[in-house]
Amino acid sequence: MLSIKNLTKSYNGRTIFKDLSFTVAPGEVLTIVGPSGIGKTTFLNILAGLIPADGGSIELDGKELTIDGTRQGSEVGVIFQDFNLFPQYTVTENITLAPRIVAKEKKATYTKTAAELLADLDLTEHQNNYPFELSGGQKQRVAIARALAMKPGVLAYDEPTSGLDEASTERVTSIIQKLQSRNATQLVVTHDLPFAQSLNGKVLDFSKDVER
Ligand SMILES: Nc1ncnc2c1ncn2[C@@H]1O[C@H](COP(=O)(O)OP(=O)(O)OP(=O)(O)O)[C@@H](O)[C@H]1O
Repeated sequence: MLSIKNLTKSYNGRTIFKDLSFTVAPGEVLTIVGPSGIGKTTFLNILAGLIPADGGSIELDGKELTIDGTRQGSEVGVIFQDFNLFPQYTVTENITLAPRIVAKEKKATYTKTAAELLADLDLTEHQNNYPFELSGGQKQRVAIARALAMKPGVLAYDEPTSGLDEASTERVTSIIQKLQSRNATQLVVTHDLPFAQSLNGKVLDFSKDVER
């Protein structure tokens, strides 16, 4: 269970959100919507541990995660809009880098996990390709596989359908639904209302449900 309590953030004295509180249970997908500039990415960056919040707390499965913007752990897996893949590494290397270097897994372990993720996300035939050789939808799936390789407690997607065609969007929807059926805890930030509706989960509208 992800539990956000009274999270507050301002930039230069301007409050972006105040007392933001909600929970996301395993197997649940929370969709976060709202117009550009409302604070969705700011929230994701705080959740990812990349920037500090001013107050409040983030708890995952009863464990408090730091909100000072210096978190090193792999509790939260974020799939960024531009994917942030390492251009100099192949698909397999992108997926195995953090398990190898950060989690210090044994070769047999990370190799097996990567093979399973590649098969699961239909990427096996691209395992030796570099990011520049992939389509947007394929890069998106590599970013999801790379996040999943660290076995995060929460997966958060920033605008996962931006730049994707209809078929790739449907594919992202079915991946999110597959992970949902395996009890993942997922958050999806999106502008894409038909996509948000297709996810069929709770919706948090930053323009209505959030104090500032
Ligand atoms: N580092 C920063 N310093 C000052 N203001 C910032 C900073 N980062 C973001 N902002 C402001 O905070 C507000 C929220 O930005 P944020 O990027 O979180 O919005 P968003 O809802 O994700 O928008 P979009 O959908 O366009 O990505 C915006 O007004 C933005 O200009």
